Amino acid sequence: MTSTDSPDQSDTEDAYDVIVVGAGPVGENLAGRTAAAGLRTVIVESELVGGECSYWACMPSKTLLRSGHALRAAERVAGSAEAVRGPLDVEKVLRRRDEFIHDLDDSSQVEWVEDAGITLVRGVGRLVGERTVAVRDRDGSGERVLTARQAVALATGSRANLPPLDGLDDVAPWTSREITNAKAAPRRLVIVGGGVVAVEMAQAWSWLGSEVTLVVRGQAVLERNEPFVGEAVLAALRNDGITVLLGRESTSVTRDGDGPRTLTLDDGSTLTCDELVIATGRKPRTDDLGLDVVGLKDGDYVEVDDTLRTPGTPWLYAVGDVNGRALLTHQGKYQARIASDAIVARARGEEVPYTAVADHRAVPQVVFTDPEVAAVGLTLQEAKDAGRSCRMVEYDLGSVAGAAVQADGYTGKVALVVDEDAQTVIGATFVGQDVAEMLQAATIVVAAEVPLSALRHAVPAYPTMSEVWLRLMEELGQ
Ligand SMILES: Cc1cc2nc3c(=O)[nH]c(=O)nc-3n(C[C@H](O)[C@H](O)[C@H](O)COP(=O)(O)OP(=O)(O)OC[C@H]3O[C@@H](n4cnc5c(N)ncnc54)[C@H](O)[C@@H]3O)c2cc1C
Ligand SMILES: NC(=O)c1ccc[n+]([C@@H]2O[C@H](COP(=O)([O-])OP(=O)(O)OC[C@H]3O[C@@H](n4cnc5c(N)ncnc54)[C@H](O)[C@@H]3O)[C@@H](O)[C@H]2O)c1
Repeated sequence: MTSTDSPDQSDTEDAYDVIVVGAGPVGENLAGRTAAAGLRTVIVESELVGGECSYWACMPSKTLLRSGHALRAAERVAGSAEAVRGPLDVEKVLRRRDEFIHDLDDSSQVEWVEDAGITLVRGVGRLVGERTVAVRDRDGSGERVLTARQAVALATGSRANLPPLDGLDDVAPWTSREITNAKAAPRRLVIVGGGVVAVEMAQAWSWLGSEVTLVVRGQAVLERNEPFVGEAVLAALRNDGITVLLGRESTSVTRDGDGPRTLTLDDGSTLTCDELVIATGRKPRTDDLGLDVVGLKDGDYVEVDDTLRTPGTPWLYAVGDVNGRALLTHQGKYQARIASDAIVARARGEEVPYTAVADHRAVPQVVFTDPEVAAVGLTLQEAKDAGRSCRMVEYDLGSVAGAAVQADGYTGKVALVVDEDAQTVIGATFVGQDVAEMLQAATIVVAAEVPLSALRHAVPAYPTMSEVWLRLMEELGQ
C-alpha cells in the first residue's frame, strides 16, 4: 500500500515489516532502502517530511551563508573585485533560502516517499509494546496502532538544548529554528554558544546586516577542532566586526514587554539585543517516545551497536541524531544505509554485510564559515588520548600555487595527524577559503586507511589547492 494517512483514518492493514519513526533525512533514507528491498515500510512524521535538516538546519543555514561566500571569493581576485562593489542583496538571499526550504512545504518530499513505495502516517509516534508503535494526531484527536514484523527504527532527531538560565522562559529566545528562518536581519543579535551553530549564524547574519555579539563560555570557538581552527575563525569573526566575548557565562535575562532583551553576564556587564539566540548544543527527541517499554529512559540518547540496533532489543534500531553518535546528516544517512541493510539481511536470515566503522574514526564535518573548516578523523589530542603513537604535520595552504591562484593573499592551513605505527593518516584538518571540497580526499585516505607509501602515487593536479598533499608528504619524509 502506498498512501498518506493520518491516525484517525482507519486502516485494516496496520502490520508492516518495518516502522520508521521520524521522516528526517535519516529516517527517509532507511525507509527508502527497506522499501526498495521489498519490506513493507511505514514512516511516521509529526511535523514536516524532510526533518530538521531540510527546513531549520543544514539547508537554510548553508543558503544564508553561500551568497556571502560567493561575494567574498569574487572580492579576493583582482578583476572580479572591481566588478562586485555592492553589498549583498539581503532580500534575494532570504528569498533563495526560502526556495531551498520550500517555504516550509513538504509536498515534494511526500511525493518522493509515495514514489518510493513507503506508507506515510502523520502524527506523533510512541513505542507502546514489543514491535508496536502508537501514532496519535498532533491535536490528540485520533490514535492508530502500527505493528512491525521485522523492526522499528527510531529516527526522531534532536532539538536545541536550552540551558537553565534565569529568566529564559520569559523572553521568547530563539534557537537554530528561528535564526535559520528569520525573515529579516535583527538589528542587534546576541548569540550564546561557541559551537558550529553559533559561529555559522553569527557570520551569516553579520553579513546580512545584524550587529552581532557572541557570548562564549570557553576560551575559544569550535573547541572540538584543532586549536588553530578556533584561532582562525575567531580572528575572522572579529575582523567582520562581530563582538566575541570569551570565557563569559550568562547569568540571567530579562525583557521589557515586547521590547529588547537584556542579558546579564557573570562579570556584571549587560548586553541589550533585539533577538537572543541560544546555540548551546542539542538534546535527543526522545522525551516522550515510550523508551521505558524496552527498559530504556525517555530523554536519553538511544545507545546502539555498530549495526545501529539497541543492545538487548533485537527489533529496535536508532539512527541519526537520536543515537548521539555524530550529529550530522551525512553520518546519520550512513547509519541508515547500514541499519537498513542489517534489517533486510536479518529478515532474510543472512549475515549483516557491514557495520558502522566510520562513526568511530572517520567522521567528516565542514563548518561553513569564512574561512571554511573541514575536518575528518581524530584531532592530535584525541589521538593522544586514545593512546596512539602519533604526530602532526602542518602546512601553510597560502604558499601553495593553487591557493594563490584561487584568491589574492590567500590564507589557510592544513594539518594531518599520522599514526606512526600504522603509517596511515588518522586525522586531517583544513582551514581556508574553499577547503570544503578538499575534504573528501582526506576522508577517503582516513576511512580506507591508505598507507603513506601508497599516497605517493596520488598526484594532485597543478595548480590546485590539493597540491598541499605533496608538501605534507614531504614534511612526512615521503
Ligand atoms: C542550524 C543547524 C545547521 C546544521 N547544519 C548541518 C550541516 O551543514 N551539515 C550536516 O551534516 N548537519 C548539519 N546539522 C545537523 C543536522 O541537521 C542533523 O544531523 C540532521 O538533521 C539529523 O537528521 P535526523 O533525520 O536524525 O533528524 P531530524 O532531521 O531532526 O529529523 C527527525 C524527524 O523526526 C520527527 N519526529 C521527532 N519525534 C517524532 C515522533 N515522536 N513521531 C514522529 N516523528 C517524530 C521530527 O519532526 C523530524 O522531522 C545542522 C544542525 C543545525 C541545528
Ligand atoms: N556545518 C555543520 O556540519 C553543522 C552546522 C550546525 C550544526 N551542526 C551540528 O549540530 C550540532 C549542534 O550544534 P551546536 O552549535 O548547537 O552545538 P555544539 O555542541 O557544536 O556547541 C555548543 C556550544 O555551546 C556551549 N555551551 C554548552 N552549554 C552551554 C551553556 N550552558 N552556556 C553557554 N554555552 C554553553 C559549548 O561550550 C559550545 O561552544 C553539532 O554537534 C553539529 O554536529 C553541524
